[in-house]
Amino acid sequence: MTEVAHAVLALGSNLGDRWALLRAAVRQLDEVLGVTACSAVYETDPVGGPEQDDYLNAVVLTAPAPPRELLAAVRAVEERARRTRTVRWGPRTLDVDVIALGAVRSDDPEIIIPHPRAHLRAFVCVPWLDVDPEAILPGHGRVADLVARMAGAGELVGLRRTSGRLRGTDPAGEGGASA
Ligand SMILES: Nc1ncnc2c1ncn2[C@@H]1O[C@H](COP(=O)(O)OP(=O)(O)OP(=O)(O)O)[C@@H](O)[C@H]1O
Ligand SMILES: Nc1nc2c(c(=O)[nH]1)N=C(CO)CN2
Repeated sequence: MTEVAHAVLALGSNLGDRWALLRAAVRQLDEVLGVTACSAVYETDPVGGPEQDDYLNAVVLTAPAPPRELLAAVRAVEERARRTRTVRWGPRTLDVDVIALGAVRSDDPEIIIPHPRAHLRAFVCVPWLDVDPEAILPGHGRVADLVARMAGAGELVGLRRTSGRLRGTDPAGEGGASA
């Protein structure tokens, strides 16, 4: 794994105390994998699924790890958020997806890397650019180009960048004081 700089994980929450859930997830991911960067937090209109509340979305970079270890880490964090999954693309306390791992590809259905829908999701690509402006999504090219195309297609209107921060050491914004 030495040639891989980092793993890219996308976080989303639209049920319960979204800020607390995301902050707890970042703390836990930091303990297990080591979080090296956190994007801004975006409030986003739900994409797909049933009618549901707006999400908070963010992207973090962690130290690289084998795909199965990344999957175990994200599942453990989701489990601690007592995630319930009843409806596909339906509301959830916490969703953590593995988006990319450098040029590594995994076709294991339990952990597909790169994430097969990442290139379609402004709520993934926009925060990813915050933490890595030069990011490449294998098979789809520069994330900056994907975001430019999304902007041209009017797909960024459902994203609102907040001033809140995910880590305790960062200044608290509209998300309130950090734990
Ligand atoms: N890159 C990946 N990151 C996270 N889970 C993945 C990945 N690839 C495959 N999976 C598998 O997908 C399964 C379903 O994941 P989940 O319920 O989070 O999907 P979803 O969030 O509803 O939809 P989407 O996959 O479109 O984000 C998980 O059990 C997991 O094993
Ligand atoms: N805005 C937004 N919409 C979604 C999200 C999400 O994280 N944010 N996650 C989904 C399933 O992974 C489905 N739809």
